[in-house]
Amino acid sequence: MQAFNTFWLSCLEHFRNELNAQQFNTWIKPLELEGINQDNETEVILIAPNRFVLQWVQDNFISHIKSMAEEHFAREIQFHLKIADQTKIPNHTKTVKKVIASTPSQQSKQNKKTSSQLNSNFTFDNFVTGKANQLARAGAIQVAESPGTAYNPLFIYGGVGLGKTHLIQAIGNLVHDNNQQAKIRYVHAEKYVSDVVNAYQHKSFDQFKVYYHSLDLLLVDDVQFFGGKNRTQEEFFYAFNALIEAHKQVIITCDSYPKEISGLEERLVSRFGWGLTVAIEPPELEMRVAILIKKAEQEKITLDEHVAFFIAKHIRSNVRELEGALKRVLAFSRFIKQDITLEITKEALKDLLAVQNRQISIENIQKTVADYYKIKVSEMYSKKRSRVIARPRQMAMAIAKELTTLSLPDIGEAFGGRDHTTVLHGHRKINELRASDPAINRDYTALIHILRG
Ligand SMILES: Nc1ncnc2c1ncn2[C@@H]1O[C@H](COP(=O)(O)OP(=O)(O)OP(=O)(O)O)[C@@H](O)[C@H]1O
Repeated sequence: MQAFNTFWLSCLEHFRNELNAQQFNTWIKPLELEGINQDNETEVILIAPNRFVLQWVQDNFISHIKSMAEEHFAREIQFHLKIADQTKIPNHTKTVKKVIASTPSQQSKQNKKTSSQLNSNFTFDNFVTGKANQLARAGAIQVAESPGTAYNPLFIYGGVGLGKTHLIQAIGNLVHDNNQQAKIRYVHAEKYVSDVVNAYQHKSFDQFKVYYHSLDLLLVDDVQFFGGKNRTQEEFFYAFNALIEAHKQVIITCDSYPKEISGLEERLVSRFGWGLTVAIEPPELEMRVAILIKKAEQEKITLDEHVAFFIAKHIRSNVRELEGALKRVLAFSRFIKQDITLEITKEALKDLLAVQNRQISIENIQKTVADYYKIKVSEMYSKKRSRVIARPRQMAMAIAKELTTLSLPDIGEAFGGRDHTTVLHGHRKINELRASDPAINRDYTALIHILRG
C-alpha cells in the first residue's frame, strides 16, 4: 500500500501542475485512495465524494491515471471508482427521495415567487455557457433537478459580474417551475445581515429562525459579506445545519474560495466545502461575443458579428460591463433611428472607450496580467504566496498604482483585502526588478502597452 500511497501523491502533484486550481480542487483533490486488492495488487479503489465527481473523473481522468500507474508500476492496473461510504460522511450527502415538501399553501403561485425574491429573467436558457462556466452550470442544473440530494451545499465562486447571481437565480426558477409549492428564498448576504440586525433590535430571533429554518431552498448571494459579522455567522450556522440536516438545499455564492473568505469562522468554512465547490472564470473572447449576441437577441436585435467582436475585444473585465456597453449601443441606435453598424457602435462607445483608456479598471488590469502570465484571475485575490502567483500579483498592483487613480487601500481591497503597505511593497519591488531584470521590464512595458490599447 505504501508504494501506492507514494504513487498517488505523485499523481496528485502531476494533476496539480497540469490542471488549473479550480479543476484540481473540484475533481482530483477530493479523491481518496481507499485500497488495493492485496491478492494481486492490480486493482485499486478510488473514492469520490459524490456521483458527480465520480462520473466526471471516470469520463475525463481515469484513463490518464491508469496509464500513469501502469508506467509507474510497469504492470497493468485497474482502477475502480466508488462513492464515499454514506455512513462515514455527514447526513447531508445521503440520498433522499423526496426533498421538497409539497405542503398545501394558501399563497398564489405568483405570491410565492415574489416572496422568494426570484427574478424570472434569470434562467438556464439565457445563460450562455463556455469553458469559463461550464462546470458551474453543470453542477447548478444537477442541483436544480434534484435539490437536496445532489450536492449540498453548492458553492459557486468567482469575480464580480460573472454570472453567479444569474446562475443561482436560474436554479431557484427551475426548482420553482418543477414544484410551485417549494419554499424558496433568494437573499443577498447584506440583506441577511440586516435581517439579523432587525431580529436583534426587535428581539424576534424566534420568528427569524422559524422562517429561515423552514425553507426548502435557500440561495445566499455574495456570502463574503458575512466576514467579521459574528452574530450573522452564528445565525447562519444554525440555519445551515437545520436545512442540511433536513435535506433542504443550500446554495451559496462568493467572490472567493471558502478558505479565502476573510473573517469567516472555521466551522462555516469547512461546511461550505461539504458539497460541491465550483468556480466561474471571466469569459474568453468568443464567449463574450456569444453573450452579446444572445443579449441582443433578447432585445429582438440581430447583432452583426463584427460589431459583437468589436465590443467584446474592448470590454474584457466582466459580463456586467459587457451588457452595459451593449445597452449603450442599442440605445444610441434607437435614438438616431439607424441600424447598428460598426461605425455607430464606435460612436456610441466613444466616451466609454476614452474613459476606459484614461481610467483602466482594476478588473481589466487583473485579467490582463493574469492572462499574460497564464494564471487564474482568482489568484490575484488569493492568499497564495508562491513566486509564480505572487510576482504577477505584484505586477498587477504596480500597474494599478500607475494606471488608475485609486488609493493604495482601494487597490489593496481589490486584491483580496490586502493592506496598503502590501501594495506599496509590490510597487517598489517591481520598480527595483525593472531596473535589474530586463525580462521584468519587458513584461511591464508590454502590459502597459496592452492595457492602454
Ligand atoms: N454566461 C452568461 N450568460 C448570459 N448572461 C450572463 C452570463 N454571465 C453573466 N451574465 C449577465 O451579466 C450580468 C451580471 O451577472 P451577475 O449579476 O449574475 O454577476 P455576479 O457574478 O453575481 O456579480 P456580483 O459578484 O457583482 O454579484 C447579469 O445581467 C447576467 O445576466
